Amino acid sequence: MTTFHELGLSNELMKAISRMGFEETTPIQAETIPLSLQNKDVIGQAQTGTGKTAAFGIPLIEKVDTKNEAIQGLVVAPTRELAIQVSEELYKIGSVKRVRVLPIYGGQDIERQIRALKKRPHIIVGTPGRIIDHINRKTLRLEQVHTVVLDEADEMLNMGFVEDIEAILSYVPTERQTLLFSATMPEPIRRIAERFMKDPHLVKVKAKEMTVPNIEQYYLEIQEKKKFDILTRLLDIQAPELAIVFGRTKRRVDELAEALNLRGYAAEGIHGDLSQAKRLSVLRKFKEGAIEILVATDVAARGLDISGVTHVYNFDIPQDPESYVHRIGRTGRAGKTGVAMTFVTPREIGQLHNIEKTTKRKMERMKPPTLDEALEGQQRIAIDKLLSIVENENLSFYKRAAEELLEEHDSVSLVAACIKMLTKEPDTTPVTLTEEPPLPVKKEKKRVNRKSGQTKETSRNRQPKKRRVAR
Ligand SMILES: Nc1ncnc2c1ncn2[C@@H]1O[C@H](COP(=O)(O)OP(=O)(O)OP(=O)(O)O)[C@@H](O)[C@H]1O
Ligand SMILES: [Mg+2]
Repeated sequence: MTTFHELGLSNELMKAISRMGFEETTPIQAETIPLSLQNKDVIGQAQTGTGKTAAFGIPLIEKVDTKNEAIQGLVVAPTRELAIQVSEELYKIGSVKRVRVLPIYGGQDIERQIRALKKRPHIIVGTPGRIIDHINRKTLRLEQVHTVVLDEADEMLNMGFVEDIEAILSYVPTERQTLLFSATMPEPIRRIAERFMKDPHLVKVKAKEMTVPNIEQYYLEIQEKKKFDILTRLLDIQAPELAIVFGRTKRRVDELAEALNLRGYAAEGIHGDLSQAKRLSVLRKFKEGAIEILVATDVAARGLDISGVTHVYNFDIPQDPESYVHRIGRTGRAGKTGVAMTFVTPREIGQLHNIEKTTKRKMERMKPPTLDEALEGQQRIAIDKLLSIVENENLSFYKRAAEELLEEHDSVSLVAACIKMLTKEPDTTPVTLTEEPPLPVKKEKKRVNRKSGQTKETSRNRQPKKRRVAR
């Protein structure tokens, strides 16, 4: 194990890192931070939730010269939520050194961003479209950028951002350092690396499996029509603290969220068609625990770091192995444990094997729980609640009433009534879900060049593409 101290970081960085509660480096940090500090180009691949953000963030912040008021670091991320999250982590790392970090992303008032850009940030974290908009408006000057990070580089490639990234990089000095990070690095990424990087060091954290070992992985073979009832039974039995349910399309996400609410679960959906304000508010409510189930398209699969996500349910099997890795990686982060359940219809079994082949990890088969098992699960939760009240709360006010009740009724009936009251009996309110045919397996996509001067980054004014439209 390496300590941060051994990396020879400045006191300001050491202080910030210790405030963040980090004691030892994670393996990807131990390997890539020294290389980055020597200005080497790095391709970093390590499992989900293993600290890749700080792996590029620490050297990036270390290399910022706060006396220079120009933008020195540029981080590009595929989604708005991720841009915000990464900028928050960089802000923390740079808090003692007083490094100014600014997120810029589509869906936020551009005038406000322009005003913020005038306050001389040292580091910009943005989504490709919005970065280009600002370059075109001449509100973003990148001539002094010495470090560019492409977080989730392979996803940006899938989303067809290659040309955008190429355009952005053409505004950054060529003698820059380029860092590329993701949990998955499919083959085409090498072509990008050749195009954009100088002798990159490939750092792959040695791991037998592509997924972290602390996520228990199960699959359930079920027919499409039965999926929803099985999902609610699993929720009743497993009682996740926070859960993410991934669906195939936006419509599916909307319908699932509504159906879960009908059955009494606190769920909300998130996908690319919602306004930016709505997306952020749903995510905030989820982080605060005001909603316990986030229903999402793959837009929430990458990079999001929400502590307390104990379960991930793939209501629809992911389109490809990479998506599986990222989706289930929303749990089991920073050494915590997690559970991932994947629903597979009989004709999708081949896809399941394909995922297992890529991740080099077998999922355990689980039998769909019965209604009785769901009821037992709910009962167990009720009993746990009851016992926790018995053990932890002051009941003196209620004891008198209890004694009086016991004079007239037998104790078993009384306790049974309490358990019944606390048990959320399985709800079979009918719900309707539209069948969603599987999406085609994704391939690298070429984007048509963005016309200069285009101002909005939304899926609507991009080239229509099946996968983008579906998210
Ligand atoms: N050295 C460390 N010690 C303890 N916690 C850490 C350390 N480094 C990072 N973390 C925490 O681990 C969590 C996961 O980190 P991060 O989001 O960077 O993972 P990631 O590797 O980028 O995952 P993904 O592939 O899903 O994007 C974060 O909450 C982060 O603050
Ligand atoms: Mg990440």
